Amino acid sequence: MTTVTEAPEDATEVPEDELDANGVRIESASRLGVLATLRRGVQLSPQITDGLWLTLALAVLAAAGRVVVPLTVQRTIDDGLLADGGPDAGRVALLAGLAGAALLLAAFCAAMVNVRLFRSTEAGLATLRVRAFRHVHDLSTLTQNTERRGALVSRVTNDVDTVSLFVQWGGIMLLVAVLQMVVATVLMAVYSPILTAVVWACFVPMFLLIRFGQKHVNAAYTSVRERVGAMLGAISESVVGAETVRAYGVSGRTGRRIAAAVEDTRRAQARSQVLVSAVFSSGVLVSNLVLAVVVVVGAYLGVGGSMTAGEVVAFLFLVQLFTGPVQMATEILNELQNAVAGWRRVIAVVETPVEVTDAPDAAHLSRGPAAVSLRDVRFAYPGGPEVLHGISLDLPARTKVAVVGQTGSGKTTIAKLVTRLMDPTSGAVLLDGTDLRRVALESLRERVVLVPQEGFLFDGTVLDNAAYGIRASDGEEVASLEALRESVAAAFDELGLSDWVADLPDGLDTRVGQRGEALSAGERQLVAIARAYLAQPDLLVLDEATSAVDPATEVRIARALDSLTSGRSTITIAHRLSTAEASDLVVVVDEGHVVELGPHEELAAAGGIYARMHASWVSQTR
Ligand SMILES: Nc1ncnc2c1ncn2[C@@H]1O[C@H](COP(=O)(O)OP(=O)(O)OP(=O)(O)O)[C@@H](O)[C@H]1O
Repeated sequence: MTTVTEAPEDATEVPEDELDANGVRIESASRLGVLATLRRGVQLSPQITDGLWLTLALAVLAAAGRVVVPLTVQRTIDDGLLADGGPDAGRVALLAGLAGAALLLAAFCAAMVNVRLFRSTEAGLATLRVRAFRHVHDLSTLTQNTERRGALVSRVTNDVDTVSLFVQWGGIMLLVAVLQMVVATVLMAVYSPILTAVVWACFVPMFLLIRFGQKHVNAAYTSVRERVGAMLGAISESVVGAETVRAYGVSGRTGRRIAAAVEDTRRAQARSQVLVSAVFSSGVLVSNLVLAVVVVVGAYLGVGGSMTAGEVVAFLFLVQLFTGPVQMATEILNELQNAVAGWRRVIAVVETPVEVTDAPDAAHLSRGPAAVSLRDVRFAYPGGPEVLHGISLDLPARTKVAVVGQTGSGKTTIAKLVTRLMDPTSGAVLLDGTDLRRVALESLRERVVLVPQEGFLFDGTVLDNAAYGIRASDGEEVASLEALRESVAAAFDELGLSDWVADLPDGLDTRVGQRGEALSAGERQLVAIARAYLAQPDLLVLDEATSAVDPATEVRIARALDSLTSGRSTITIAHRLSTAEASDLVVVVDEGHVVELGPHEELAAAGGIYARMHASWVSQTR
């Protein structure tokens, strides 16, 4: 039996800095300030600012168009209807035409602003979504399962949506609203400083009232979002687990749980709508009160001779132009808060450093037999204890290696390190003598392929799924559909699976359903094996499937695996000792240590852990 070089006794607690170096988690939100968040947000979605100046100019024109109306109304009344020599019909018609044209122009500009904002925002946010998803794919946290995948998906979809609401109209409207209020105030002051002071005196409490109400509305909306999340969670869980629900006859209980979640959501929605109506109505009430006060004070001033009739009417229009944006601005401020929160969550994803990256001097390794070595490899999952305690191994090229050990001993972790889905906390994994961290990822993925226990199948055909294994190498055009079909058919043939394919309802074009659910577990493995075969790797890392399959499929899988592994370096995480028996070298892992290493016969005769495992397996199965 070969003696295993063991690193010094393990330290179960991993130093903090090492953990940081290896186990970066995605923060729940970035800690940037509001302005920095907006700046970074625009940087990540540069299209948002495309043609912004023109959009802004159009928005200003739209606001100006609205301001023209009160001015023309005042002139119409004072110089047209109440003209010294009696009503001047020509002048009234001219001014009315002018007001109409201004309104049309304003409407056109407002529509253009909407279209332009919609286009640039959608383009910008699409860039952000794509970027965030790409980034998520590169994060080894996915491999380490430290982040809930559903939550990540929500960050790149829902959170981006909260941003889009604000960016689409909020930002510019806020500016236009403020502008409209300033211009309205100036014009009102020109007509009557006293009335303007009255309006402002009423406006300040109105603003405070709306702001106060909106805070409650916000809290109500947050609670609605939480309830909706809980409701969707309960529903999707019961749909995914429908079989278990039926099998255990708990559909009544599950139904009651969902009904309660739905009722909770309904109540929260109703509560928020009551609040929204109250805030909205009080806003309308206060602005009507302001109008009434203006009418009374205006009439008094008019009688006193300090304001003309036209000025009083124009003033009333201006008050509406003034109070409208107050309500809008408070709403937009809320959306700004939501958008910043959404942006922070997306930025946190995008800024999570990718740990497994190409080194600047990364090398392309030449193809050929692949030898693997582990040098004092230690590993801890983020925030967890060390699970591999200084493993050193030399696995010669073209050897079939079986890694065996109790559940939780660290076998899969070794497989993830050898395929560089993650990097060791300390120590090194070498491929043909080169540290994996110095190997270009492209070259590594070409040479090393991991076949997980449950090969993931995408919704598509058997052909599509197997063809995932085919890569277009540098400069080479992606193979034509016909060539692709031929290669895939040849692969199934060489793996001895063409009769299986022929028996499928549509042969290679049989649809596998979501996650391959239209196929049996064994059939999914066959497709995964064909996919790995098409990738033609030098080193195969196989996590042996544990699910039981029918004897005919079992034979097919064994035959296909034989063809797949023949002439290749293979590391198999063996859950069946028959695999260990058939391999050249057995590695026994126990609690994160390699405790035995050698050919099956030697270890079986050595009287150690492996011998005991083997004896107990033999007594159960033979
Ligand atoms: N994503 C993870 N986050 C935290 N700890 C993990 C994670 N994955 C595995 N571990 C821990 O690491 C240790 C080794 O796990 P690993 O999956 O490598 O064992 P294994 O030997 O492959 O087990 P099995 O035979 O059941 O697949 C276990 O203690 C496990 O709890």
